[in-house]
Amino acid sequence: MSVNEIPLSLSAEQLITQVPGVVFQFYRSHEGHMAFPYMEGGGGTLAHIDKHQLAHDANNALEQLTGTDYPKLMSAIERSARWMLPLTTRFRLALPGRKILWIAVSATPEPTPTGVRWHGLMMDVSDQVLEEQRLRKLCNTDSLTGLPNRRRLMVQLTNLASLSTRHGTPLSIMMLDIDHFKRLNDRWGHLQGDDVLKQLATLTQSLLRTEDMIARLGGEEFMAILPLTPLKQCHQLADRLRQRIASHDFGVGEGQVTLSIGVAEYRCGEPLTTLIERADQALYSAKDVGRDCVCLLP
Ligand SMILES: Nc1nc2c(ncn2[C@@H]2O[C@H](COP(=O)(O)OP(=O)(O)OP(=O)(O)O)[C@@H](O)[C@H]2O)c(=O)[nH]1
Repeated sequence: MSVNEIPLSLSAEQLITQVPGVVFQFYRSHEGHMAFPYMEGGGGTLAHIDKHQLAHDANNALEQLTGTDYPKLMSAIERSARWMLPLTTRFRLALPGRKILWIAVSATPEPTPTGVRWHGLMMDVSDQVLEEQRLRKLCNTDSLTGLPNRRRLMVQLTNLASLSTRHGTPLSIMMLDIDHFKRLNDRWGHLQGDDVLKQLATLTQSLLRTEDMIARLGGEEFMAILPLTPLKQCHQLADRLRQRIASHDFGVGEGQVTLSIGVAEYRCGEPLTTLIERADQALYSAKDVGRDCVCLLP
């Protein structure tokens, strides 16, 4: 028997109930009234949904969407309706029992005399979204310390620098480097060195504000970004941090782990490389004058 001759065992209606997604028709009138005249499939996904209600009125149900999902979905619908472009977006659907599903929507618009009608499919993509989130976190995190890495830090610094330029608010950074870390590794071993890095990450993070960010740039070098903080305040904070580290016992004896820190303040509109270069130079000065201290350049 050729493939063409294999008989269809299901009608289209039966087939839709087996599809791993919800096949729907969505309608929005020119006045903004919304409804799902047709909704089928998706296995158990629709079990708790009142299809009858949605067939008449979907406005209320859509307004219940989580967080910013409602305005995001509405603007996707608006864009699709205005330009007759395919509607593709994602939103979160809260199920009874606090479980949240990520739903991906893909639909084609069609103008009608009274509004726009879409024909489309909604799929549960929760597993994919969780995997994307896991990979994104992996890309942005230093695996040893769990701190943000250089890539994540640069994104944050770019955003904060543009806010600082726009609003004229202060922004400072600290470049931190452990002193004689090679000596520590040589004496106590690499594993103990790793443990010092991890403890240092936890301790410094606990000493900063939640809106600050500290990242591991690599090796024994870290950088902190302090929004809304002028240089003088950043210098004081850096010195408090330095003292706290110097008096902490990391398991290798008190005073055995010290930090040299260079601080710099963002100058409105300057390239970030220039800001980082200034903090780096300040860090070199701190190393030059004997380590375990904080320096800034004039
Ligand atoms: N344990 C451990 N050591 C690391 C890691 N990354 C880099 N290092 C070590 O850090 C040391 C850095 O040495 P140097 O660059 O000479 O700096 P230092 O000994 O701290 O000297 P100063 O910075 O001048 O005070 C090297 O021995 C690296 O092997 C890491 O992830 N774990």
